[in-house]
Amino acid sequence: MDFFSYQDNTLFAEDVSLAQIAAEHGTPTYVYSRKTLERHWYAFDNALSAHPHLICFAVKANSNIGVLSVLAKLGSGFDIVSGGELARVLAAGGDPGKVVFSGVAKTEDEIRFALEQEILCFNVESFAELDRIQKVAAELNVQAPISLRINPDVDANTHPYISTGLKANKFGIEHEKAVETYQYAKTLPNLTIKGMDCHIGSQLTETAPFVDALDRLLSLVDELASLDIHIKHLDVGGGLGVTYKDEVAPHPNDYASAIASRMAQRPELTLIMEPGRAIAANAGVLLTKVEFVKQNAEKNFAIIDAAMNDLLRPALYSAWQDIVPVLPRLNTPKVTYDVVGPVCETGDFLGKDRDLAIQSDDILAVKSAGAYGFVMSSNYNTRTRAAEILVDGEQVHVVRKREVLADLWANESTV
Ligand SMILES: Cc1ncc(COP(=O)(O)O)c(C=O)c1O
Ligand SMILES: N[C@@H](CCCC[NH3+])C(=O)O
Repeated sequence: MDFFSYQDNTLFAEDVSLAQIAAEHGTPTYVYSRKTLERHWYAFDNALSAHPHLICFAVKANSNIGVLSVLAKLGSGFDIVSGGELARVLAAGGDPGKVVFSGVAKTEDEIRFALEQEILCFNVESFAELDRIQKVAAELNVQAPISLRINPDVDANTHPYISTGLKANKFGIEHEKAVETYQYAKTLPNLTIKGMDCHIGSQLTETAPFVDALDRLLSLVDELASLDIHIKHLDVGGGLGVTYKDEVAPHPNDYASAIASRMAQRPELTLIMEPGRAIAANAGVLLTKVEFVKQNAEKNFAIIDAAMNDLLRPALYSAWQDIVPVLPRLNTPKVTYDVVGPVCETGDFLGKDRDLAIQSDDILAVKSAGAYGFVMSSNYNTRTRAAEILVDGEQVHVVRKREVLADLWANESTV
């Protein structure tokens, strides 16, 4: 069941009309569905129920505290990449004991903060980072739980900007250097080796690359065991793709089952997953108003009040996201539009060549915007960032107010 669906020719989020949300709260506004977030999280959790596991939502995909609090209440863990994300998880009521900390360059301050909060594990990406964590842990006189992020060198077949598991990418520790890095970690007195992890890329639409990466990791786990280094959890990262247009991504059930079946003979190895997009993308839309329609000799433009600063994915990756009217005009002929924002860049489009029956003041919904949407927004062109709303049945929660213009320069000064 889709919780964003038309009822009486009006697009709804759960039991609330998006036309009503636009009228009461203005645009541009992100709208999330609590039921969708929960259903997607449970799809992963249920599929792994036969195996010890932890689902760590990738906070980078959507770090709104309201969204994180929904997942925290389900018992979710979290994958973070900064001290800021850890602070958000704590503010949302998340359990730091279920937090894994990824990222290629954690600062000393971030490591200290995470150690003080007693997070589950640091996913370490280099020799130098092992030394840095050792130094901070020694200063605090604690043991730091660590896992090494192994770069398995598998091709994830995704957009080159979001492929992370190849030798050419900056991420992780080379597969060939994994054993010596673990041996080195074992010599550091304030580190406790807990796990092994990988993350091979994002928006993957096949299961095979995940399984290939897992197989490479499992053979490493066995090799390490023979050297008396015992891995307690295996973290396969995130990356499961979603349907934006016509991609056919595996259902989380099928994907998680494929991974879990490889682990069936290893009940001692806890499985961790870090899905972001698969949980959040189709749990959100971006509501926007048509300001003007404009025509030149070559094109029709629908100029909307959302722009690349609100949703960067089309400009950055040429990503395609569906754009639909909230109140479809049934008797108006469709025209082919480029759907563009008010920002002064030719790359400022949210959709190209879209067939729409629209007029000024109509409200549109850009779909699949719950992941890598608001989190990648900016104040470019001194635009205030969108409001964020979470719908829960008939309830509407404003989980982030629209920014106030004067706040944008509150920390600046004249000279
Ligand atoms: C280390 C790590 N874990 C998890 C994720 C989440 O990925 P996705 O949103 O594709 O599931 C990412 C982003 O690609 C990541 O870099
Ligand atoms: N921001 C990207 C995904 C990057 C994933 C983070 N490692 C997107 O919108 O698709």
